Amino acid sequence: MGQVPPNKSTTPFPPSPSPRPALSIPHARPLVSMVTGGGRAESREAGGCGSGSTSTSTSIERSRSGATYGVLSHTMPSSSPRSSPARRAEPGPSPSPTPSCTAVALRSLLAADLQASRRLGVCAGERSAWGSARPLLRLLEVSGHGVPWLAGTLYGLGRSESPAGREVLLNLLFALVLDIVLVAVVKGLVRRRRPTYNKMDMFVTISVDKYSFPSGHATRAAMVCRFVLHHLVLAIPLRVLVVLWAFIVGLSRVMLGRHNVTDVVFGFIMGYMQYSLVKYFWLSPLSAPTLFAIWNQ
Ligand SMILES: CC(C)=CCC/C(C)=C/CC/C(C)=C/COP(=O)(O)O
Repeated sequence: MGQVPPNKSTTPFPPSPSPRPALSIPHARPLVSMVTGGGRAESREAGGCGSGSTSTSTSIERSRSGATYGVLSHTMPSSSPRSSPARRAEPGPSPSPTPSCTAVALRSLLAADLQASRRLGVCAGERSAWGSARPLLRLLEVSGHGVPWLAGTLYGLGRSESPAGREVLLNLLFALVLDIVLVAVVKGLVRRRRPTYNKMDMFVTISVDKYSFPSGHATRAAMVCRFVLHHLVLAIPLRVLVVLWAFIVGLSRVMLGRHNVTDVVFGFIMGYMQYSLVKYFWLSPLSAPTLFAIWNQ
């Protein structure tokens, strides 16, 4: 029944396997809590997020394949065997500390995230509900990938004959490299696993790409979108297309089962802010004369 691979991460994201079901319901499937490091997500407090006479548990239910897809909540009266003196006297692990309201809210958000992501992952496999659209979404995946963007920018730089064009392309190159570095750093720190139903058949990945938070496609799409809108003079329909492209690239990450919704939402925010960084450190013949001198040789 639903064994989940062990979780080594110390981050709040990946749920860990519970050594025993959180609830003892006959015929119930195993329940795995959102608490980092395993155990129950349980709140026992007077006022605040819990209540004095009851204990509230929030648990994520896992399917046989190990994928998290549901949330169960239950309320137990204080007279339940678990809180009886005899039970308390038993030797065993010390009770987990009372989680704060923020922790409970975060857990609920993550549970909703997992559930929504699973529902939206309609192209996660060939045999998924919208499996026939998978090739199209994989094309979108390539359109937001780092390799074509880096290759295209380098090619443009090599061909560009106008100083203004070169300046914009050099900054785009800087933006793309900055994006890869920042995403790798955050992925390496957070180490959130990709959804269990994701097929690792992605176009060119680097080591940290086994992690999913944030979506590198979403950061790149948002950053490039802002960059293009600021530096290219485009007719309104084209500007709308650029924004749509960025949005669809992000959505397609969830539909392909590559990411959870929060990976993409955070990716969009991070990409948006990355462009602000690029604008702040804009490379120009004035701010980086040596770089431009080398390039112009
Ligand atoms: C020069 C150099 C280090 C190029 C690396 C380009 C590269 C392989 C970027 C990674 C792109 C990628 C697979 C990002 C993952 O996107 P997610 O949306 O799945 O996070």
